[in-house]
Amino acid sequence: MNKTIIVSNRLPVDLKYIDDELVVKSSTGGLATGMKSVHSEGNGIWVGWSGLADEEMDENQKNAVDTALAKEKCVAVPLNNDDIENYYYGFSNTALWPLFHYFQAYTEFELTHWDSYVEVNQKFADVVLQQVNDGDTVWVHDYQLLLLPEMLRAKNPTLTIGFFLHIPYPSYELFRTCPWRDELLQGMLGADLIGFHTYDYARHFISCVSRIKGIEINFNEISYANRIIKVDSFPMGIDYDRYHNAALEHDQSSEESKTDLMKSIDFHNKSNDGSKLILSIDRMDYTKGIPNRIKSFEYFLNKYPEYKEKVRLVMLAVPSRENVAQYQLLKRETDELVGRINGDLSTISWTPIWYFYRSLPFGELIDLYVSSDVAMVTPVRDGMNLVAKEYVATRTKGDGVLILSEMAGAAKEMLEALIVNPNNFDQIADSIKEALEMPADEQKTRLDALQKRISRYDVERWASEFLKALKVAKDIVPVQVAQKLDAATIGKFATHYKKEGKKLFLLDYDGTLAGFKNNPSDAIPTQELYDLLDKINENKDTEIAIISGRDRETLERWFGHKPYTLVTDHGAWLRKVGGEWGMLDQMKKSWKENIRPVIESFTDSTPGSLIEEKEYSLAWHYRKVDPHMAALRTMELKHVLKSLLTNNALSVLDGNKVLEVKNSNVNKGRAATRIVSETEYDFIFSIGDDWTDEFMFEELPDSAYTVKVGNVKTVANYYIKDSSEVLDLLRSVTGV
Ligand SMILES: O=P(O)(O)OC[C@H]1O[C@H](O[C@H]2O[C@H](CO)[C@@H](O)[C@H](O)[C@H]2O)[C@H](O)[C@@H](O)[C@@H]1O
Ligand SMILES: O=c1ccn([C@@H]2O[C@H](COP(=O)(O)OP(=O)(O)O)[C@@H](O)[C@H]2O)c(=O)[nH]1
Repeated sequence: MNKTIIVSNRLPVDLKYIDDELVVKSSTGGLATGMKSVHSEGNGIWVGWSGLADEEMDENQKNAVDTALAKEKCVAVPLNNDDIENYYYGFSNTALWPLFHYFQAYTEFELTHWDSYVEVNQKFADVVLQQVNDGDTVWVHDYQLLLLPEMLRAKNPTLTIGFFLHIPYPSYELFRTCPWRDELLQGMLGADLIGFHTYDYARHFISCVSRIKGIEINFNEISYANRIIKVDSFPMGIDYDRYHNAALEHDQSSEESKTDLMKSIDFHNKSNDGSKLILSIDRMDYTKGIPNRIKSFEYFLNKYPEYKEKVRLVMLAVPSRENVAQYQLLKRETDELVGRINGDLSTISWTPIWYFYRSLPFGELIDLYVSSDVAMVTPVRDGMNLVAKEYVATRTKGDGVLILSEMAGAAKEMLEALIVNPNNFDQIADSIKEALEMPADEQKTRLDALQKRISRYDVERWASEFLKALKVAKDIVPVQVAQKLDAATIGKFATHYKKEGKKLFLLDYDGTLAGFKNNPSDAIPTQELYDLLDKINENKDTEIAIISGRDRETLERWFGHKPYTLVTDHGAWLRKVGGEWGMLDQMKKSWKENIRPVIESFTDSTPGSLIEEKEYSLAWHYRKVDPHMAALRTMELKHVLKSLLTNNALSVLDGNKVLEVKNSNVNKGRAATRIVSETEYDFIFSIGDDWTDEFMFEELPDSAYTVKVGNVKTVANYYIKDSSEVLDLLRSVTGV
C-alpha cells in the first residue's frame, strides 16, 4: 500500500537532553495537529530535523534519539552545527525569511549560506528517498525546503509530490533580487501541486515562474517538463475543537484553578474595576509588528486619555531565532519601548503594558485568550497567523473583538474582524476604541460569522483538501495527442526514407531550422544548416521545401540560390525547384495603409515589441515584452483589429509570440496541399513549431510524418523538445 511522507524542517516532537536524559514532548503546533490524521494513517512517517546538533551527541545518544523518534513514526535528518548555522539561521532565516516578508534591508545573500542550503536540502532528499517506495506521496512543507521537490523527482519520478509554503510569497519585484531565483523556482517546480495560504501568494508565484522562467501558464496550471503543475491556495486552519473545548472547560473551572500567570496579573478581578484587557501573542519576530503595536497602543492612550487606567495591553512574545542579529535587535528595541512607555504612563495602580518574553503551556494560553476583551494581531507581514484564529475559537460566550492586520494571510478570510493597516497608528487607535466600545450584539454577530468559517475549514479539512487536490493534480495528463519522438521511431523513419521513391521534406524556418532571436532579422541561416540541407538535397529523389511565414524577399535572399522549393508569406507565394514564383491566390496589400498605424501605436506603447512589414502582411512581435503586459496588449490589439477587419478577407494569426494580419485565404495548409498534389511522394516528413504549421500538419495525407517542435497542443503525430534537436533529427532520418 502506498504511504504519505510528511517532510518539514522541524519534526512534530520536541527533543531535549536534560542531564543526559532524553526528554521527548509531542509538539502541539498548528502543523503537527493538522497533520495528525495524515501522519497516523497506515505506515506514513514524518521526516525532519530533531532540533539537536549531530556532533553534540555520542553514538548511544543518537541511537536513543532514533528509537524515540521511531515510536512517534518520525525519522530524523541529522544536521550538524554548521548546517544549523548556515542553512537554518543562514539562508532560511537571513535570506528567505526576510525577503519573502518584504524586509529587503534585512536580507543577506551569502554564498556559504546558499551552499549549505543546497547541501541540507540534499540531506533531506537522501533520507526521504531511503524511506519511500515507488508511487508514494511526499508532502514537503515550507521555505526551508524549496529545493526538495525537484531533488526528489529527479531520483524518483513515480512519487506524487506536494509542496506547501507557510509564509508569504513575495512579488516578482522582490523575488527577482535573489541570486538563486532560478534554482529556487526550479526546486519548487518538482512538485505536482504547490499550495499557498492565499490567492495573492499564488498569483505572485505564477508571475515569477512566467517572468523568470518564461514558462507558459494557463490560469493556475504550469506546463513544464512534460508535466502539469497545479498552483492553488489552501488557507490553513486550526484544530478548532481543541481550542474551543479547552475554553469551555476553562469557563466551568473554579477561580482557584486558574493559572498562576493569570493570578499574578490579576486578570480575573478586572471585572471589578471595569478595566479591559487587550491581548497580543506572537513569536518575537520583526514580521509580527511588535514595536508598531506598542507604539500604536501608546498613541491610543494619548489620543483617548479617558482610557488611561482602564485598559492594559498584555503582550506575550515567544523567544525565536535568537542567534540571528535582527532578532536580538528587535528584543532590545521591544524591551526599551515597553520600559519607556510604562515609565512615562504608569500610575500607582496601573501599568499599561504587561510584557512577557517566554512561551506558555497550552493551559495558560487558553487562560490568556479567554480572559482578554480584545486581541490585537497586527503583523507587518504574516503568511497566515494562527493566533487570530485561536482567539476566535476560544470566545465561547460570543464576546471579544479581534483587531487584525490586513498584512496577515488570515485577513483574507476573517473579514468580520476590525481590519487595520499595521502602520496606521491613527486607524489602530480608533479601532481599539471601537473594539472596547463595541455593543455586545455586534461582537456576537461578528464572532458568529468568524467561528462558523473557522470551525468548518479547520486544520484537518485543510490537510485533506490539499491531499485531495494533490491526487487530482498528479493524475492530470498534459493534453497531448503527439508522442515524444524516440530513437526507435526515428529509426523507422530512417528505414522508410532509405526505400525507393520520391521524398519530400516540408520544413518550417523560424523556431524550427533556426532558433528564435529577439529581432527576427537576426535569425539568418547558419553555415551548418546550409551544409546539412545541401547534403540531404544530394539525393536526387529528395525535395526540400522551406515553408515559412517570412516574406519572399527575405527567403529569396537566404535560399533563392538553392535548388529548394520555397513557400513564403505563410503560403502566399510558391517557387518550385527551378521554377518561377507564383502566387497561390490573388492578394491585396492596400489594406496595410489602414492597419499599420494601429499596430505602430501599439508598438510605441509596448516596450520591447516591434513591427515587421512583409509584402502581404503585417506582423507584431512581442517576444521581448514582459509576459503580463504582452498578454494584456495582445488581447487589446486583437480586439481593435477585429473591429477593423469587418470583412472576411483579412484575418489575425496568433503565432508564437507574434500577431500577424494577413489575407484569410492564405495558409501553409493550402500551400502544402498544392505541393503534394503535383507529385506523388512515397515519403513525406514535415516539421514546424508554430500555430501556423498546424494548417500544414492538418492538410497533409495521413501517411505523412508530422513533427511539432515543442511539447504543446498539436495535431502533429510526434513532438520534439525544441529547435536545438531539429538538425540532428534530420541527420538521423536521412543518414547524412
Ligand atoms: O521553526 P522556527 O524557526 O522556530 O519558526 C516557527 C515557524 O514559523 C513559521 O510559521 C508560519 O506558519 C504558520 C502556519 O502556517 C503561519 O500561520 C505563519 O504565518 C507562518 O509564519 C514558519 O513558516 C515555520 O516553518 C516555522 O517552523
Ligand atoms: O507561548 C506560546 C505562544 C504561542 N504558541 C503558538 O504558536 C503558534 C503561532 O503561530 P502563528 O501562525 O500565529 O505564527 P508563527 O509563529 O507560526 O509565525 C500558535 O499556534 C500559538 O498558539 C505557543 O505554542 N506557545
